[in-house]
Amino acid sequence: MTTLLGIELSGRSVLIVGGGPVADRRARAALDDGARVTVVAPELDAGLGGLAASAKVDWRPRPVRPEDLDGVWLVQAATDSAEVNAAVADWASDQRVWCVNAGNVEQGSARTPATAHGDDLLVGVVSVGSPDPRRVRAVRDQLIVLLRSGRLDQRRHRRLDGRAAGRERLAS
Ligand SMILES: C[C@@]1(CC(=O)O)c2cc3[nH]c(cc4nc(cc5[nH]c(cc(n2)[C@H]1CCC(=O)O)[C@@](C)(CC(=O)O)[C@@H]5CCC(=O)O)C(CC(=O)O)=C4CCC(=O)O)c(CCC(=O)O)c3CC(=O)O
Ligand SMILES: NC(=O)C1=CN([C@@H]2O[C@H](COP(=O)(O)OP(=O)(O)OC[C@H]3O[C@@H](n4cnc5c(N)ncnc54)[C@H](O)[C@@H]3O)[C@@H](O)[C@H]2O)C=CC1
Repeated sequence: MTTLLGIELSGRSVLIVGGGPVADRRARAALDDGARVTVVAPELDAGLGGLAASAKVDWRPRPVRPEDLDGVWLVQAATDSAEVNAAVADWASDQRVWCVNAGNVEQGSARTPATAHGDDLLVGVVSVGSPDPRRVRAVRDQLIVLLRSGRLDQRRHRRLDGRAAGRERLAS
């Protein structure tokens, strides 16, 4: 069964396997989250090539190997080979590393939500069971409209430092 968890990637190693547009999207998302990103792929498309040239990601220019997962918290298997993606998912499982298999959700242990930022809240949508990316994206797009409509009560119940405010009412 799928669950949602807000995980902290800042300063943690994320491995991206593949150099195409899906790998590029995942690499940029991981960088936005503050992760240390390594990309392994024999060749990179222009987008990831730019990130490698500017040293934003560390590029290993070769096919993926099991030891690439050493010390990694999360791996994105995003090659165009179902066999390679499945092998990465197997290695990840052996090493207890969370793995998104971009080509086959059943073989991975995590899936990527469509997300929306509302002020300092993050809302994520994933399918439970059978994947349907365009559906989760459509639901996310409607949530953005709702979040920005001003119709949702988003008042804080705690101080900005996250400590409980006791009996004090912050937003009355
Ligand atoms: C299971 C999952 C695994 C994972 O996490 O990667 C997965 C899997 C697959 N996606 C495929 C295709 C497409 N995915 C998108 C887009 C998104 N896909 C995303 C998530 C997920 N996609 C995961 C869970 C989804 C869920 O919970 O239901 C989003 C939300 C997040 C993100 O990727 O960042 C992002 C929108 C975010 C945004 O807009 O912000 C588009 C549209 C486009 O690209 O414009 C297409 C083409 C149209 C189509 O096919 O619908 C294929 C077939 C590939 C093939 O045919 O070869 C598979 C493989 C399979 O079905 O298993
Ligand atoms: N989850 C999602 O949102 C989506 C997922 N997909 C899936 O994502 C996968 C990748 O899609 P694209 O980026 O369009 O692919 P692509 O064909 O553009 O790129 C594939 C990349 O994998 C690399 N590669 C091949 N063998 C490798 C190996 N042994 N080790 C390391 N790298 C290797 C290639 O060098 C290339 O850079 C496909 O499985 C596709 O089905 C496709 C669209 C959306």
